[in-house]
Amino acid sequence: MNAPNTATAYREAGAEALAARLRNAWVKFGDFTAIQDLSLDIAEGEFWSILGPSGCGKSTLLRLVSDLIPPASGEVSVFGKSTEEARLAREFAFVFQDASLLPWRSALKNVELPLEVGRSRGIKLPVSDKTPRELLELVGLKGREDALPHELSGGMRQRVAIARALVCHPKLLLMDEPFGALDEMTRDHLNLQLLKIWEETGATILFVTHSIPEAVFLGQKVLMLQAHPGRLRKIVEIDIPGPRSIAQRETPEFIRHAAELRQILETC
Ligand SMILES: Nc1ncnc2c1ncn2[C@@H]1O[C@H](COP(=O)(O)OP(=O)(O)OP(=O)(O)O)[C@@H](O)[C@H]1O
Repeated sequence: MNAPNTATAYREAGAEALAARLRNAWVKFGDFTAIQDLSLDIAEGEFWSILGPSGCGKSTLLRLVSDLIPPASGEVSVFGKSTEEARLAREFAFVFQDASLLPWRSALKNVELPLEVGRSRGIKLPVSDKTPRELLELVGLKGREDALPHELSGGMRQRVAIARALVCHPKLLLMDEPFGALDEMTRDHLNLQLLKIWEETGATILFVTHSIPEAVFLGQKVLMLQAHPGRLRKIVEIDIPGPRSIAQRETPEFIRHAAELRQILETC
């Protein structure tokens, strides 16, 4: 059987494999406990929002999964591999709040950068079945390939960063408040585009946000962490059918979910 290639297909196939698995994971910085005894099963193709008060360990969790920091104890695996093996195999990619583009390279040249770096180091990388140009089109930037970062808006720069993250065909996309600095209209637009990208690529997405509406709108599940020390508060399943539209934010289900999350956050 061919591998399923959309998020829907992954769900239909029952996806036994886990994109990320944590078992009793702890993260410590010296004596300080940033994450306490966290166990999670994140299935392939799922979209998880991550929500919680400042300092509860949201970014630390992404850094743990992406092999930037080791667990003090417990286990973390990504697609059944160690986080280091998954990193070397380019199983995941990161998108941060700041697009971090190279200012002297065009949008297209920024998207091509990971491929160039791989080639120059003689590393055989997984490659998206879309060309860098097609990825820019996927994020709505057709016609802006030659623009330099300073000629693009903040939202456009973030879209270039997303296209760059997709160029090595990551199976897992780790997004740390990627739209946090954008105005509400741009954020809505990028939320819709991200859901389309998720459907088209079949990637698993872990998406950190401070916004309750964004968490509900995007996530199939919302991982709620609480602080001091950072630990699991609750996993909330969002039973709003897809494909999602901005209009669904007015529906009773959406409002009910948002109210539930707000109530939990107030006691985190
Ligand atoms: N390298 C580090 N050294 C020491 N403490 C750290 C380090 N990185 C994070 N921390 C601490 O770990 C805790 C969790 O940090 P983290 O950045 O994961 O929180 P967060 O939930 O992402 O916060 P925010 O919502 O404000 O971005 C914080 O108290 C932070 O100060």
